[in-house]
Amino acid sequence: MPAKVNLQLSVGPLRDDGYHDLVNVFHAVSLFDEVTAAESDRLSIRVVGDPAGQVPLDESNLAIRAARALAARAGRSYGAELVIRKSIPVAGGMAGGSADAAAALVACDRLWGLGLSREDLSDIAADLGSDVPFALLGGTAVGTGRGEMLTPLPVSGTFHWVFALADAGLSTPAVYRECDRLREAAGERAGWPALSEPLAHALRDGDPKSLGRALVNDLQPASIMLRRSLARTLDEGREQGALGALVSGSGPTCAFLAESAEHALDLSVSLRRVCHQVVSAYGPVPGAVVV
Ligand SMILES: C[C@@](CO)(OP(=O)(O)O)[C@H](O)COP(=O)(O)OP(=O)(O)OC[C@H]1O[C@@H](n2ccc(N)nc2=O)[C@H](O)[C@@H]1O
Ligand SMILES: Nc1ncnc2c1ncn2[C@@H]1O[C@H](COP(=O)(O)OP(=O)(O)O)[C@@H](O)[C@H]1O
Repeated sequence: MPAKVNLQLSVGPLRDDGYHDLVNVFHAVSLFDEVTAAESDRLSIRVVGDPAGQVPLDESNLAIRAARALAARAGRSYGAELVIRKSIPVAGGMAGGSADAAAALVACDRLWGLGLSREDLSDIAADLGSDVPFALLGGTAVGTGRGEMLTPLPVSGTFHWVFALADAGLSTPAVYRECDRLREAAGERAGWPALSEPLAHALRDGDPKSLGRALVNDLQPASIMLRRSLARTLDEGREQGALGALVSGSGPTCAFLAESAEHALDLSVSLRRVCHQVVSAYGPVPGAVVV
C-alpha cells in the first residue's frame, strides 16, 4: 500500500474536537508497505523490515485496530495472522501506519469473505485516522474536514519525487500543537483554507514546474522548529535545482519534486550528503489493492 506526500496542506482553525479543518491535497507515491492476512483462530501481528522496532506490536498497531474494527462491523470475532513488510518510514509524515490500516481492511475483507463496499470500508477507515480513507483511495485527492472527506483530482502524467528521510520520527499531534503555538505567538488567526487553483491547474496539466511553485505546507514552520536540521535539507534540494521542496505532512521526511527520473537520480546523490537516507518514487499510484 502506498505512502503519501501532501502537495497542499492548509491548516484552518482548531476545532472543539481537537482536530483542525484542512484542505489536504494527498498524492500517493510508489513507496509501498505490504500486508498479508492468513487464516488463523486469533488476531496476531508481525512486522518485517523495521530494524529499530519503532512499529508497535500491541493493540495500538493500526493494522490490528483496522482488523478489529472490520470484525466489529461484521459482528463477529474473526482471526487473522497479519504480517507487515515495512518500507514506508515510521512517523515520517508519509502515512505508513494509515497505509497498513487500509491494507489490513482490504486484506481481511477478502480473507473473511465480507465483500464490504469501498464506501463502508472508507467509513471504518475514517474512524481509524484522518489519513486512512485516502490510503484506501490512492491517486491524488483533496481531503477536507479533518482530511477524511475526499474528492479525487484530475492529474495528467507522472511526477518524479525524491524523499529525504530522517533517522527519527516526529509526532503528528506535537507538530499540530507547535503550529498553533507559533500562530498564537505571531498573533495570527487561521483563516478558512481553500484549494489552491494554481496547484489544481498544474496537476491537471501535468506541469511539474508550476506544481513545484504551488506546493505548500502550513505545518512546515512547526516541523522545522521541532527539527532544525530540516531547513538545511530543504536548502540543499533547492540548491540542486529541485522544482519544489517541502516537508511531507507533519514531517520529518522532506519531499523534492524533480523534472524527470534522471533529475531525481541526480538530486538523490546530492541529498545523500545531508540526510540519513534517500529514496525516489513517482506518483500518482493507486491506493490499497489485494494482489
Ligand atoms: C499531518 C497529516 C497530513 O496528512 O498526516 P502525517 O503527515 O502525520 O502523516 C494528517 O493531517 C494527520 O493524519 P493522521 O496521522 O491520520 O492523524 P489522526 O490519527 O487522525 O490524528 C492525530 C492527531 O493529529 C492532530 N490532527 C490530525 C488531523 C487534523 N485534521 N487535525 C489535527 O489536529 C490531532 O491532534 C490528532 O489527535
Ligand atoms: N502499522 C504501523 N506502522 C507504523 N506506525 C504505526 C503503525 N501502527 C501504529 N503506529 C504508530 O503510529 C505513529 C505514526 O506512524 P506513521 O503512520 O508511520 O507516521 P505519520 O503519521 O507521521 O505518517 C508511529 O509512531 C507508531 O507509534
